[in-house]
Amino acid sequence: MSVKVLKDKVILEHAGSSVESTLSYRALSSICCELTNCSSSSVYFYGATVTSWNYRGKELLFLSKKSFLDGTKAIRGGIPIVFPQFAKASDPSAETAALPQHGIARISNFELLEDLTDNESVSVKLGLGDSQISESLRKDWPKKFKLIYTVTLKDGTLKTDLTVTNEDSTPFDFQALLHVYYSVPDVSKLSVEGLNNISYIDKVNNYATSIDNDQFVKITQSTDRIYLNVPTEIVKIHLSEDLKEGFSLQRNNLKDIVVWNPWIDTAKSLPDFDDDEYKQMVCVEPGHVSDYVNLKPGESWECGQIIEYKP
Ligand SMILES: O=P(O)(O)OC[C@H]1O[C@H](O)[C@H](O)[C@@H](O)[C@@H]1O
Repeated sequence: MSVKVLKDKVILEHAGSSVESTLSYRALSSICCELTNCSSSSVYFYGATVTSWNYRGKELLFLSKKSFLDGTKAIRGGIPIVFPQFAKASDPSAETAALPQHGIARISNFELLEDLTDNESVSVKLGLGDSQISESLRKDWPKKFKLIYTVTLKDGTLKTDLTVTNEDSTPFDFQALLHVYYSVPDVSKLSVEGLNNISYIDKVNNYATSIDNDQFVKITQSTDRIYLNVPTEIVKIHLSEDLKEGFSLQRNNLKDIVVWNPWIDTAKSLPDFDDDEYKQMVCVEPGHVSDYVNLKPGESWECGQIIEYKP
């Protein structure tokens, strides 16, 4: 178990030997994990974005080959953090209305606070406060806040936890979401289980509210849905039609779930996404986005997710 601190990221290693190179980290990590049966994960300081979760040589998170990784644009893939606004605020009078799409966290540099490793897991804690964000973002959302983000890697499990603290003298409103991009061998074989009979806002159908009773959500076209107040304890993402390989998602205090795949036309319009990559990914994003959390001065709010991989 180890935590390696590089210039732009931290690398978590769950058993096995360590990986030194930054440039070809994903390729080297994959070989290394295959040889040693280990898991590894890397977390950029930029956005505290987890960009890789490698399980015994298999990469489980999608990262676009066209993603910017130089801090000039949010990372396209992995797990960007959305805070304090999901998408653009629809209400122009919202406190977060001036912020760019998906807010501040994914485009700000976090700092490493500590690494915590025990016999079973390896973990890092990163922090972001208002004094660390750019002048213009501070102008757009002039609140004093602290985010603490903890990424924990165990064998077959990735856990990410976010704590938001209001360090201001007045209450503020926010939304939060963990924008997970799963790597998928073939999106046409994918299904998401646990979202049937739950109302969703269909962003590709004029934000109409819909409901499906199919046991599995299949991705066959541009998909952008906000499932509201999802009661399901464990949401499953099946990677194959025999339902053997996949992920189980458990949420803490994140009531909504967004399911997104840009499909071909949107993929073509995104400068940091390759035209065909929509076939290799799906986003299943637990969040609190259908309304705002109102946080009083001095108070903290916690949320998180545990993703378990079943080979
Ligand atoms: O392109 P981005 O700003 O990273 O957003 C990517 C996507 O994020 C979420 O899944 C939203 O529901 C989508 O509407 C959005 O297109």
